[in-house]
Amino acid sequence: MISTPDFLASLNTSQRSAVEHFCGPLLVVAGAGSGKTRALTYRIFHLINHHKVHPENILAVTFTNKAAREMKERIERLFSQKIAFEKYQKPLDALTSQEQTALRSKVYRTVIKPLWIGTFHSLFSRILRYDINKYQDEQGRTWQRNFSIFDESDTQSLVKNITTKQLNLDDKKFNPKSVRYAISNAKNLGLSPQDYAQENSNYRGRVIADVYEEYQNQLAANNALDFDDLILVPVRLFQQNDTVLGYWHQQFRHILVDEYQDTNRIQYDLVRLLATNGEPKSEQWNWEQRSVFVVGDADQSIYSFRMADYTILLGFQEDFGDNLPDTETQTMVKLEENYRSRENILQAANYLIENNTHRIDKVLRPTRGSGEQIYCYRGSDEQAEARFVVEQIVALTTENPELNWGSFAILYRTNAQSRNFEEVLLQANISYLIVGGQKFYDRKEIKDALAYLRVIANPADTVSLLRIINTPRRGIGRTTIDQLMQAATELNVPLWEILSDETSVNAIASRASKAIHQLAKMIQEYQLASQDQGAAAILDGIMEASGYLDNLRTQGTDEADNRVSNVLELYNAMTQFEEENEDTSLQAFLASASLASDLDNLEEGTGRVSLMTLHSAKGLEFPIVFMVGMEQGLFPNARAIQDPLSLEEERRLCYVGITRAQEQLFLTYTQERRLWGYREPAVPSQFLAELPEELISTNVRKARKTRKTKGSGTPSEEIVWQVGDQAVHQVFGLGQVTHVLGSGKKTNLAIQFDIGRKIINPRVTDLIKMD
Ligand SMILES: Nc1ncnc2c1ncn2[C@@H]1O[C@H](COP(=O)(O)OP(=O)(O)OP(=O)(O)O)[C@@H](O)[C@H]1O
Ligand SMILES: [Mg+2]
Repeated sequence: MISTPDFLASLNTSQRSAVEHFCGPLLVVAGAGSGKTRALTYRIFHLINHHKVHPENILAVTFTNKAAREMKERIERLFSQKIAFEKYQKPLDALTSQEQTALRSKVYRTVIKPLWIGTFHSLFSRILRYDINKYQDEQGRTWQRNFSIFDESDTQSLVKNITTKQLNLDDKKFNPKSVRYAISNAKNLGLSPQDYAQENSNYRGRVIADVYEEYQNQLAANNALDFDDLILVPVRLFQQNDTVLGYWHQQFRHILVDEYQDTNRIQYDLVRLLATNGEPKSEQWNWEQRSVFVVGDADQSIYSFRMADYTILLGFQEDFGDNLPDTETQTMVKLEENYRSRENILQAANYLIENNTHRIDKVLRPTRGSGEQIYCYRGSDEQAEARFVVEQIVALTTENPELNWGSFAILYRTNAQSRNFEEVLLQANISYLIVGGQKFYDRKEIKDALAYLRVIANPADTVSLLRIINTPRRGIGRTTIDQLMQAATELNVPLWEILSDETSVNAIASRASKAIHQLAKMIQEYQLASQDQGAAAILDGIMEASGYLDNLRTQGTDEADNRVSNVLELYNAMTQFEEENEDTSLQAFLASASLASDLDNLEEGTGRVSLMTLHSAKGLEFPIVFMVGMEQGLFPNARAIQDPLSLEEERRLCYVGITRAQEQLFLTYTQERRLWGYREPAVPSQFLAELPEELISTNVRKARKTRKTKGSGTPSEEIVWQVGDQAVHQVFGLGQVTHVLGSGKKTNLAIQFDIGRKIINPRVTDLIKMD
C-alpha cells in the first residue's frame, strides 16, 4: 500500500511554519530566492487541502499575469498528484494518459477555476464587473457593468484631444504625455480633480486639474475606465457602500499578496478594506477563519516611479498585528536560506546591498556550492559587448548539453539596449524572446478586432466606434463622421445613439447613409448574438461579416497575410480563454486582453534566449544571466548619480538582477558607447567596484568559435505538420495538432496539450513528431 506523500516535505521548517499558519496576519520577509513565492503557492494548496477552505474564498495577488498562470499550474499539479495517490495509489505519472487528462481537467475545473489569482488590476476589474453600477464619483458620474478598459494609447489620445483641440493649450507647455502622467500620479495618490486643484494651486496645476476633470467626463461618456481606475474605483466604492464591501469581505477569507514591497498606497487600502471590512483599528477585527498573508523583500522594491512604497511592508505588523487578542501569535516569519543561486553569486549580491543605508539587515545563507567566479568583461564598444555575450551563449550550450537557449537571460537597464543583441543573435541564428517588446495586443489588426468587440459589448465606447466606423473602407468619409460626432456632442449622447437611429442618419449623412445603416444593423445583430454565444464565435462572425478579413486577404502582401494569422491567433487565444475561465463572456475576455501586460508574451518562451529590462526580471530565475551595460550614467542612470535615494533604488535593481542567476553571472561594460547619437568614453558602473574582488574574474576564457546550432532530434523546421499529428513538447508533453495557422515560413501550430491549448512556433520550439 503506497501512502500519500507529505506534500510539504519539500519545504524547510520556516517555510513550513508560514504555510501552516492558518488565521490572522502573517508577513514573510526574506531575501531573493529564499522560496517566498513557493511558500505562498503551497499555502494556497494547504488552505484548500488541509483546512478545507473553498477555492472561491481565496484571493491571491501576483505581480504579473504570467506569475498568476504559473501559480495556478503549480497548484493544479499538487492537487492532481494528491488525487492520483488517493484514488489510484500511484503517482500521477504512472497513470495512463487518458486517466491523467481526465483527472487534471477535473482538478482544473473544480479547484483552479474558482480561485481568485491574478494581478491587482485583473482581480479588481472582475469585481467591478459585478458592482460598478453601484458606484458614483464625486461629480455624480456613473458607469455600467459592460465598461471598456482604455489602454495607454486610448487614454493618450483622449488627453491629447482635450489639451490641443478642446482647450487649445500649447503642446510644448502642456505636453499631452506629461499631462497624462500627472493625471495617473494623481489617481495613484487617490486624488480627484478637485483634490488635485487644491494641492496644486499654481497656473499649471489648475490647468492640469481642468484637463483631468474633462478627461473623467470623457471616460464616463465612453463608459470606460483607465488602468488606475481599476484600483481607485474599487477603493472608493468600498468606502461608499458598506453592503458591497461587506459582500466581498465575506467572500475573501484568505488574502495573499506576493511582492508586497512593490504595493502602493491605494493597493494597500484595498487589501486593508477587504481584510478588515473597513472597521477602524480596534479589537473588533475578527480573525476567525480569516487571514492576510503577504510576502516580500524590501531590498527588491524597484517601482517607486509607480508610487510603490516599501514602508508599507515595513509597517505590516503594526498595521495588522499589534491588537491581536493573543500576543503570542506569530505575525512574521523570516526565511534565511537561498535555494536559487550559487554561493559566489549570492555573496556578491549580499555584499552589494549592504551599501544601502535604508534597509533592515537580514541573513541569506547559501545552500548551493560556490560555483564559478563572476565574469566581468569589458568590450571596446556596444557591438563588441553583444558579440561577446552571444559567443559565450554558443560556447556554453556547446559544452553543456543540459543548457539550451532558454537557459540564458540578457538583462539591461533600458529597452533601447536590446537592438545590438538582437542583431548578433539573428546573425548567429539563435532564437530569442524580447520580454516586454511590442505587445501582441498593440498590433493594429488586433486593436481593430478588439474595437469591433468593444463596440458590441459597450456601444457607448465612442473611441472604439470611431476606430472601426470606416475600417475596412465602407465609404463613410471624414466629413460625415465629423457631422455625426458633432450631433452626438451637441445632444450629449454617445455616437452610437445617432448612428443606430435611421432617421437621424438619413438627415445627417446623405450619400453614406446606406453604409451606416448596414454597419449599425450588423453591430446590433452581434450584440444580440453575444447574449448566448461565446466571445470567440462573435469574433469569428464579425471579422467575416464586416469584410475585415476579406479586405486583408485580397491585398495578397506578406504583411496582410501576417495580419490575417494574427487575427486567427486572437481567435485561438479566445478559445483558450474560454477553456480556462469560468466567465467566458465577451466583457470578461476584453478585460483580460486589455490587461495582458507587456510581460506576458502570447508566444511560448521556452528554448529561446530571454531579453528584458532588469525591472521585468523580478521574480524570475535563469541558469545563466548576463547583466549588460554596467556603466555610470546607464546603470546607475544619470539622474540617480545625483540623488542618494534614487541611487539606492538603482542598487536594489542591481541586487534583483544579480539574484536572478542560478549557476553563472556575467557582467559586461564597454570602453566607449554611442549614447544619444554621440560616441562617448564609458565609465564602469560604481556597482562593479562595490563587489568583492575575490569573487570576480576578468579573465574570461576565450569562447570557442563554433557554428553549431543547438536543437535536439530532427530540426522542427523540416517537418511538415498536419492537423491530427501527435507532437511532444519539452515542457507540455504529448499533444495533438488541432490547427495549422498561416503558411510557409509563418506557420504556427495550435496544439492541444493536457494543460490546455497552446500556439507554438515550430521553427523555434523543439517539437518531436510522433509516428
Ligand atoms: N525548500 C526548498 N527546497 C528546495 N528548493 C526550494 C525550496 N524553496 C524554494 N526553492 C526553489 O528556490 C528557487 C527560488 O524560490 P522562489 O522563486 O519561491 O523564491 P523567492 O523568495 O520568491 O524569490 P524572489 O525574491 O526572487 O521572488 C525556486 O527554484 C524554488 O523552486
Ligand atoms: Mg518570488
